[in-house]
Amino acid sequence: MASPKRLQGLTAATITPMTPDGEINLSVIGQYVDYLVKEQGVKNVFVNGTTGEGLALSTQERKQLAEEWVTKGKNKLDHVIIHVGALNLPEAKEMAKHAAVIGASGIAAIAPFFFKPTNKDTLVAFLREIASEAPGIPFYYYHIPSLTGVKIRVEELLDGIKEQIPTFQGVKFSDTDLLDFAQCVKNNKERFVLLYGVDEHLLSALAMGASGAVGSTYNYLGKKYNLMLEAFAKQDLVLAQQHQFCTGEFLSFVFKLGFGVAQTKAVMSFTSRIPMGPPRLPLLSASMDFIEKAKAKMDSLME
Ligand SMILES: CC(=O)N[C@H](C=O)[C@@H](O)[C@H](O)[C@H](O)CO
Ligand SMILES: CC(=O)C(=O)O
Repeated sequence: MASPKRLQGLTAATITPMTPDGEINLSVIGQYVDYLVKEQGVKNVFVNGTTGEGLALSTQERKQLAEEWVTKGKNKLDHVIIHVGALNLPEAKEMAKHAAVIGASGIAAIAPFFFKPTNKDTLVAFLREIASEAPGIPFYYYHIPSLTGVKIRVEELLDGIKEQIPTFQGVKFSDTDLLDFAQCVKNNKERFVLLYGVDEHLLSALAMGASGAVGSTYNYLGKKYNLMLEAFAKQDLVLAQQHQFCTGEFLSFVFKLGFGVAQTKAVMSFTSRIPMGPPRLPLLSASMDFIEKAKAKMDSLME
C-alpha cells in the first residue's frame, strides 16, 4: 500500500476490537474500515498506538492486527501506519520488518519508557535501529511525553535526523507544547509531515501550521473535524471555531466523567454500532452510567 501521497488531513488512531472474553476481534475490521471511510470521511489509520492498546498486546496480536488493517484497507484507505514501538528493540524491529513486508504505508514508534533514553542521540540511535528494518517505507516518531515520560524536545530531535534516519518522514506530536510544535513547523515544514495529536487543541495546531492530525476522536467525530479542516482551509475562522467548540463540548463533558481508552471504546461502540468490546487489563470497561451520559450528550450535540 505504499502511497505516493503525503499524509495529510485526519488519521484515526484505531481502537482494537476485542471479544467479550478479551481476545482481539479481527472479524469487525472490514466493517470498521467502511465506517471510517463512508461515515466519517477518514481515510488514514494509525494502528496499534495508544488508543489501540498497542502496548498491552502481544507481538503476535499486533502483527495480526496490522495485517488485517492492511488487507481490509486495500483500495479503500490512503494510509495505514503501523505503530511498532516497544520496550525492547528485537520486537520493535520484528514488527517494523513485518509492517514493510505486508505492505503498510508507514511505521511509527514511541520512545521506550522503562529504560528511557536520556538524550537525543540515544533516542535517535534506538529509532534508527527500528526504521532500518523497513527501509522502503516512511518512519514517523510518535511523541507522547505524558505517557512515555520522555520529554526530549522534538525541535531538537528533528535537527539532523534525516541524515541518521533516511526514511524519516514526520512526527505524531501528542503534546500541548505548541512552542515546540511551532518550531518543528518553522524548521521542517517542507521536509516533514507534522501531525498533531491532541484532538481538542487541533485548531490551535492548524494555526501553527500542522500538516494534519492523528487521534482517537477522529474515529467517531471525524466528520465534524473534517468540516473544521474545510472551514480553516477557506480561512473561515469563526466557522472553524464553531466546529472545534462543538467537539470540545463533548470532550469537556466526558473528561469530567473520567475519560481514557476504555471510554473511547465505549463511545465508538455506540456511535458506530460496531462492538469494540472491553479494554484489556489494567484498563477497565467504561461504566453503564458513563455510557448513558456520554450517549445522551453525543445525541444532543449531533442532532
Ligand atoms: C493520550 C491519548 O490517547 N491521546 C490521543 C492521541 O495521541 C488523543 O487522540 C486523545 O485521545 C484525544 O485528544 C482526547 O483527549
Ligand atoms: C491517539 C493516538 O494517536 C494513539 O492512539 O496512538
